[in-house]
Amino acid sequence: MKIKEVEPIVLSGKEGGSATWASVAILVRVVTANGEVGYGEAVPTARPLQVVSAVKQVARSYVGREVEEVERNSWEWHRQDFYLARSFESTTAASAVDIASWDVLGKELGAPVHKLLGGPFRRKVRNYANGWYPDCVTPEDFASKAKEVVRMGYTALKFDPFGEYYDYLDERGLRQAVERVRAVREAVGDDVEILVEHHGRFNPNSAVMAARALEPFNPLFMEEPVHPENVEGMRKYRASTTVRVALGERILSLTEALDYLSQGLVDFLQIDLTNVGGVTQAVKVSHLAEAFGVEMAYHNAFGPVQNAVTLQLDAVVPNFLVQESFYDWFPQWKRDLIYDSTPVREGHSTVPDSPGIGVKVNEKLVEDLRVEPREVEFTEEPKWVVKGTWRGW
Ligand SMILES: O=C(O)C(=O)C[C@H](O)[C@H](O)CO
Ligand SMILES: [Mg+2]
Repeated sequence: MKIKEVEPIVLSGKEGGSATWASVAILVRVVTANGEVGYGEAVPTARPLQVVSAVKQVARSYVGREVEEVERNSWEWHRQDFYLARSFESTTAASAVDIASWDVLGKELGAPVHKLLGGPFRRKVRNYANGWYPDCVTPEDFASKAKEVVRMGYTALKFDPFGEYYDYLDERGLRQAVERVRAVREAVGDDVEILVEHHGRFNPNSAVMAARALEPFNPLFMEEPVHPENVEGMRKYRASTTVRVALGERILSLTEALDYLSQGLVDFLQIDLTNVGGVTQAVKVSHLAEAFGVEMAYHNAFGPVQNAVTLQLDAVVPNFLVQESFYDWFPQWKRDLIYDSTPVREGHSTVPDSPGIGVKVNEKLVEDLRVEPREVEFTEEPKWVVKGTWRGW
């Protein structure tokens, strides 16, 4: 069926999220000539204005094409765009249109995306909690919030213990990170997994110092320890540490994923369906990772459409580790957007069997929450951290 319309829709509710990026969502709606509607989602954090205009540009390649031809349509955009894998805006826009196309495809065939990909390997997906620690600064702050997360049934949680440090960690910064992680480990006990987020912000020497200081607390993995473009730095980190590494949320293509996999730089791959090329490319990367013995732990920090389609991938890949979830820390309007149909229970999500990405989008709420995209205001605390954590004590 031909694609008639591709529309970016920026949403924001009165209630903010646990981070600036979490207070906005960028949906993409695809409508076909016979009126079928599918939804995708793009990355809201960086340059929302440019992302919205990139969706409008991508639309010019997709409108008029057969929505079912997801691979061909993805290839056609790659042929036209010339800079695709070097442009975050272009890849997140193309990713969102691809996700919406798979949503339409599933609805047309009356099947959830996981069935289109070979059927479920699992129907329940283990989640780790993120977004649970706004305004946490002291070790006590982190410990008390971590206990709440465990009481909710989660058996794994991620947090960034590095406060306001960037590039370089001094002794104070290292000590504060150690005290925060120690407090969380003591609060949750040895059976709950701790995942250490670095947000890709340290030079290799500081990242190595952090690995050696935090390894005694047995983190499941160290996420993005060095700047993501610093492949040499990752080599140095791997040669100097014995911790497990997770990265990938900022990988924009299959070939970029191969760079990390072929050099043995990653243990758990965290690609994000909203910027790696949607379902079409994420499936390829996941299969490539399987060949390298690397497990998937998809990045999933934005909205309910991303969360839904990511669960469809979680359901099918054999090499799956654990799924990031902000779901219980979304602003309520994000859960309402999909009729709260993918709740986390005892730290697990049940994979939906409804057609397409498995959830129905509340179209009235979409219209109620629609806003004009605007530039991101820069403050001392960067937009990519959980609010109120960019400081020490
Ligand atoms: O969820 C994660 O792993 C993050 O790193 C959250 C980031 O701040 C977010 O993706 C920024 O867009
Ligand atoms: Mg991250």
